[in-house]
Amino acid sequence: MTQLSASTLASLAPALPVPAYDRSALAVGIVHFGVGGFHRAHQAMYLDRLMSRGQALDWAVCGIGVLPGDVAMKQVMDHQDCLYTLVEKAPDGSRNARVIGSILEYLFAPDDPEAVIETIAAPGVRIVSMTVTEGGYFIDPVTGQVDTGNPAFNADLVPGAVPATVFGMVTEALARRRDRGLPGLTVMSCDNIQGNGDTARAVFSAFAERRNAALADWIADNVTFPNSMVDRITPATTDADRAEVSAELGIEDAWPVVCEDFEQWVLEDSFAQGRPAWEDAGVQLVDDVEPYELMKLRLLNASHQALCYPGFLAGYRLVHDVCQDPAFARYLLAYMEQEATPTLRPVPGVDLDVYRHKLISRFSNAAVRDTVARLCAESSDRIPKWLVPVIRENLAAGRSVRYGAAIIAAWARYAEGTDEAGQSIDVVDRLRARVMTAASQTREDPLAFLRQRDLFLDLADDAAFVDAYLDALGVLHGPGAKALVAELAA
Ligand SMILES: NC(=O)c1ccc[n+]([C@@H]2O[C@H](COP(=O)([O-])OP(=O)(O)OC[C@H]3O[C@@H](n4cnc5c(N)ncnc54)[C@H](O)[C@@H]3O)[C@@H](O)[C@H]2O)c1
Ligand SMILES: O=P(O)(O)OC[C@@H](O)[C@@H](O)[C@H](O)[C@H](O)CO
Repeated sequence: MTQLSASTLASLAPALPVPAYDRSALAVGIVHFGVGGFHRAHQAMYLDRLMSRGQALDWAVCGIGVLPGDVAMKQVMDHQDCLYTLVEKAPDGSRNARVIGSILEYLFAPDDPEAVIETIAAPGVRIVSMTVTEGGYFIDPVTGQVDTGNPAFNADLVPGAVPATVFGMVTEALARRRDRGLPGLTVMSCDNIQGNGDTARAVFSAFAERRNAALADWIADNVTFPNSMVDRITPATTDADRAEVSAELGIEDAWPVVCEDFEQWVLEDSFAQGRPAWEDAGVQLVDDVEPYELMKLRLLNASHQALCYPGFLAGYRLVHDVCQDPAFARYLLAYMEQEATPTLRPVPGVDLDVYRHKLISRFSNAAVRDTVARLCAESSDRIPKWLVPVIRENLAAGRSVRYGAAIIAAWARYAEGTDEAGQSIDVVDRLRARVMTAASQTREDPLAFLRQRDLFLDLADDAAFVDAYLDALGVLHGPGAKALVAELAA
């Protein structure tokens, strides 16, 4: 067994593809916040692909961990010289593994925020990218407005405070760049948020305005915020993944990444200080990302929400098991066709029917072993962003909201905290206590869950929506989730 590190790389090849480029000649050009599974399966993989062709050698990544839990990633990255194994798994069971070398450094911000700020302020850094989850943006999930009352946001605005958030650290670095006569840079959000670049711009602007109006003006003139659509299903790494990498590849890797073989990245070409030649690695550079974002968030991510709550209640724990149930597959296709697709704009070069069916086949990929629990987490950050807009658009146009109402009812039933076999559910949500309390009231007061107006706005006042919601909740409280899915699949 070989421990993965820079000194053992050569011994792993050719059995396992490893970086053939000279990592000691790389220079950091990108600082990335939120080095989780997705960044390592997606952006870092695209960069590694370019580096393997001799390109983008001055665009290596310095990863940053901000939350206390990121100390685990820091330890692994230090131990493995930031190297890790990426295992892409196809539905037919075939797999493609290689060692990724595009991340060059990793800093744990709580240990040394000053080092993070100075790294971003360095002249060679031209992009700050981020995958800090939908909840990481200080944005009210329903109104889309910046939540300027957030304590962490305000703590970073206290004069003399050492910044602890992404927004505080990057803004301080931008202030130093301005004061040193250095150019601005690009802030590239890669989170699953519609208008992710616009959202990042709104939060940075709100933060900078409160700090210093002249700095806010400088940021407006010198920093760009491209929107993007990012796609690759990447479950959290499990011990079984570690054991498989060790048994099949003969290496000790404390944090490999396993993902599907599909990849997509559609990106607005708006970079303040240049960019890697992403297009040479398969990225689609476009003028308007919105049609792609809407397609992905409302078909893929909202379908994940559609499948996870009834799937979990019915006893499924793996996503492919849910999607290999023909009734669930028909229900998902019906949601996509009847309620999501009418809200989309034409998507250049995409046949939406092919896209929808491809999603069912991606969800059915048994090799990836994506968990239903992963999709059920942080619903309060997901449903308002991905599904509520679809429902509201359909209501405004007088179209059906039967599926949208059923998905919210299934979340309510899930948040009651026990599945249909009586097993308790670990509800993972930043609003856990409140959503569980509201859900527990629905048997006596069926609209209790829906009256959480910060999540659902005025849906509780809409008669058409309420009718569909109560119908679905009644089935969930009676014959159960499979009966509801069968009804909606018919
Ligand atoms: N996993 C996927 O299939 C997938 C696919 C497309 C897009 N994404 C996007 O990437 C995001 C991350 O997914 P992942 O699978 O890498 O998750 P992950 O849990 O592996 O990593 C998330 C990272 O974000 C950091 N983070 C969370 N909240 C933060 C905050 N408030 N401030 C700073 N850092 C914060 C965490 O510390 C961690 O490093 C998703 O939320 C989504 O927006 C994920
Ligand atoms: O990671 P999140 O929180 O954005 O959402 C959960 C999943 O829907 C998501 O991770 C998908 O797997 C991903 O968006 C596929 O590209």
